[in-house]
Amino acid sequence: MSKTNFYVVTSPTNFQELLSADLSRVSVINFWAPWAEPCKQMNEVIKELSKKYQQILFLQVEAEEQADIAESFDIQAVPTFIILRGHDLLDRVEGADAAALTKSVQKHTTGSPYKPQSQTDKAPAPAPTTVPSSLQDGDFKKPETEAQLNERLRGLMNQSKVVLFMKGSPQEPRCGFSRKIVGLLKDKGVEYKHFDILTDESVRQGLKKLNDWPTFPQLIIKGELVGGLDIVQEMAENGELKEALA
Ligand SMILES: N[C@@H](CCC(=O)N[C@@H](CS)C(=O)NCC(=O)O)C(=O)O
Repeated sequence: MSKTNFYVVTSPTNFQELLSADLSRVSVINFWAPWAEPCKQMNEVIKELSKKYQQILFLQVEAEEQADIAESFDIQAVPTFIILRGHDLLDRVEGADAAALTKSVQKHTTGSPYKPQSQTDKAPAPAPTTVPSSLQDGDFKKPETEAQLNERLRGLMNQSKVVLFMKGSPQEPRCGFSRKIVGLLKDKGVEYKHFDILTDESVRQGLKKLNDWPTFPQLIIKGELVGGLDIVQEMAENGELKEALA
């Protein structure tokens, strides 16, 4: 019988041992969470890939249970896939993108020359120094200024009485903190609009600055930030959430 190439990682030591057993081998690390719907589909994709690509090591890492490992790869949401050769980073696929993951696995299995990509040189190729002619005649979209971004953010924060800036959606949260606040708001019967900050990096970074709050979720009531999960949990317990919503 062939040796297995599919493991559930149980600790950082176990992770290191599995990776170090053969440093020339390509590994696909699946950071997932049991409550995340997209992870369920992607776990099936991973199982299929592991059958097809016996030479690749597939490691299942439950992101919240193995927080140290997740942190070492700067995992911001689930699912996220890290592709390594030994300890060298080859690729990173964010979200339930089966096509991108399959393409990456194919790319790193075929006989292409081994080109390790270190954590520091993973930045995309630099943008061309000249603007392509197709973009020179007025259809070149100028980057948003900070003032324009802040105006857009204020618009988003005021789109409804209650707005939740979160990772993923209420139906498919992609971070445990976002999942918990969605549960809390549901329990309390709070109606709200949401914005998935993983879809817009300018909103993600801009809101941190505008609201002087470094993390998500961010709950906005009547256009003002009230806080993240911890604060909202506290407010729900001491009755302040009900007051703020009145
Ligand atoms: N204790 C925080 C936890 C939130 C948190 O740590 N969020 C992190 C991980 S989801 C975050 O948003 N990091 C910044 C980012 O991903 O841009 C709360 O009460 O909301």
